[in-house]
Amino acid sequence: MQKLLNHIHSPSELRLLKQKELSQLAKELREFIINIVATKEGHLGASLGVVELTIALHYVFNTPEDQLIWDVGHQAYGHKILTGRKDIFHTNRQIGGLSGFPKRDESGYDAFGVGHSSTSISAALGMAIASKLKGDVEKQHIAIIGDASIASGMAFEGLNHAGVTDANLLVILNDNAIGIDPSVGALKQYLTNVKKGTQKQDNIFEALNFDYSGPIDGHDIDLIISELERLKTIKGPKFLHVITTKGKGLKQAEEDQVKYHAPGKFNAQTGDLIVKAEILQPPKYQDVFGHTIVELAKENKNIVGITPAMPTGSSLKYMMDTIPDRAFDVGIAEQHAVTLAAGMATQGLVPFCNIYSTFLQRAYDQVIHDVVLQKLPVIFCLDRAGLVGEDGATHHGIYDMSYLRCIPSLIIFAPRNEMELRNIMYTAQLGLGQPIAIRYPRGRGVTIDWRQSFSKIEIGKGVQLKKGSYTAVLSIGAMAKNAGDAIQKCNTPEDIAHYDMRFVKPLDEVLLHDIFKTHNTIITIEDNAVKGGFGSAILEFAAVNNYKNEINILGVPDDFIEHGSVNQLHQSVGLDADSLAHYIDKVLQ
Ligand SMILES: Cc1ncc(C[n+]2csc(CCOP(=O)(O)OP(=O)(O)O)c2C)c(N)n1
Ligand SMILES: CC(=O)[C@@H](O)[C@H](O)COP(=O)(O)O
Ligand SMILES: [Mg+2]
Repeated sequence: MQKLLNHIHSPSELRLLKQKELSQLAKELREFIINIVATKEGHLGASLGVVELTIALHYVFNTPEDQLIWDVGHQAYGHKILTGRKDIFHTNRQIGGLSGFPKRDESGYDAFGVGHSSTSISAALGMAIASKLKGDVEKQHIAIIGDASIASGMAFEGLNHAGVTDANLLVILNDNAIGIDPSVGALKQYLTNVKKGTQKQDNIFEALNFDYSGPIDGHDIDLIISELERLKTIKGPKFLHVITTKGKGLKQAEEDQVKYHAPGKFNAQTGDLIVKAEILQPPKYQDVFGHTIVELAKENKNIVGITPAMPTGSSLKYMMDTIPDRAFDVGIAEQHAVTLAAGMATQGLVPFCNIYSTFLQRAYDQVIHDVVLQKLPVIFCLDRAGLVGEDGATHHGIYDMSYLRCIPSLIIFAPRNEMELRNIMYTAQLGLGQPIAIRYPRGRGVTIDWRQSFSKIEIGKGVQLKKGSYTAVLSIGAMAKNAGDAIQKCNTPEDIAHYDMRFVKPLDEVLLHDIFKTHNTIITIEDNAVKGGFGSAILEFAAVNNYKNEINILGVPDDFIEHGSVNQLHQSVGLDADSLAHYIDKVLQ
């Protein structure tokens, strides 16, 4: 029974509780999170780990006037539940429901929109400086950041600036010694030494002019409250180091923190994962990448693999397990990952730099300045391209074709299936003399028997998948499946040709001339933003070559797309097979 939680609809109601009741509230809040995430899915371990911290923060500070900025925001479920969203929390990450991350237009308690990591210190500092300029001396500004996120360059930039201000800023480091995968790097070692009491050098945060306290037990609610009360009275930049256990309160989540970061469905009573019946399915693109790089790296000793903090998600973990000296998890450091790859390429190594499409946005300048401008043959593998589903607007990989296409001499390829991914990886490591970006989606491909022998792909060559006389459908990447299914559903499939253009850059101009000369209408299909992507490339080709064919561009509309399952989102933007068939039929009328 949720006897306390049931009566809390806002932090002001929470503040009416006696302090001795808060441990009971923590127990209820944990149960509530577990019960909902067990069936609705989402991020689990991080929120379970900060239950006491969340309650203490809202108990001590005057939220929403005082501003809490949760870094990444995947740990903010307790915050959402305590700030008026308990009754709709079951809609978390579902289409039309709550976002999985704090969002300014969802609640006044969400001081800053998040999703990508390491922004909290800069945002909180910005707010603190603004308060000072406005003469608001009472307002508190609190960034809560994890041990993996604070190791990112952007967090250091924020600390570096904050340390020379007198801004009223509190940075709380929630140190659970893990990100999604185990935290890495020298800072992690430093934090471990601080915890063990074996740290010999100066305190890094004190050296940066922060008033440092801790480490304290982040599950001791009374201790956190008394420390926050004390810090509230101190002006200037402060740093509180809190030690927590990711997954706290659910045995399996504490024991297998990687799996229970976002475990999918599980039994809320036992904590056991709900394992789906084994059926033969096509593999995930991620696993095709992970197994293929191992296969190639065994033959080609120059191959190295790089991931910024996503070894499990990207499946680079397979290479880290089998060839550890050539596979690098560099932490949440996308900019570093790209320039590290560039440096390795100057020395003749063959770097596969695997970054989620959405997170490569962080390293745009490094792609241009450090890699492409110098023609360094880095092989970018852009995972999670397209609409990713329940993570929503912050995580969709729908801009890469637009933001990469304008960079001179960068090859851009999108595989339509597993073999195409394998073959382009094989082709790239043979040596292209220039960089390439390979973009593929989250989740399963289309081919069960995918481990076929390698063959070389000719750069800049598209393929015809189906003949047709009137309309040519040009798809790119995994959208070939939706496009092909759509054509089969159309009233007159025989009128429709289907081409997989494969390369967004360089375009197969020979094939395009043929297509434009032999078809009246052209329809392009992509799971990138409709502005500036593959379809735009085709429009440019037509304009430059003075073709007057009717051209219809289908892609993700010029709007931010929220969360939902990938299928639901494809339906909502007209990229599922039924909507595409309906569209093509109308064009053919
Ligand atoms: C720029 C960026 N890169 C990668 C990610 C993916 N990501 C989300 S949470 C996370 C780990 C965060 O670890 P930590 O900060 O320690 O928080 P914890 O999950 O342990 O609470 C990562 C790598 C991201 N959200 N943003
Ligand atoms: C919060 C965050 O950024 C990650 O946990 C992200 O949700 C991972 O996405 P995948 O599940 O696609 O690996
Ligand atoms: Mg952590």
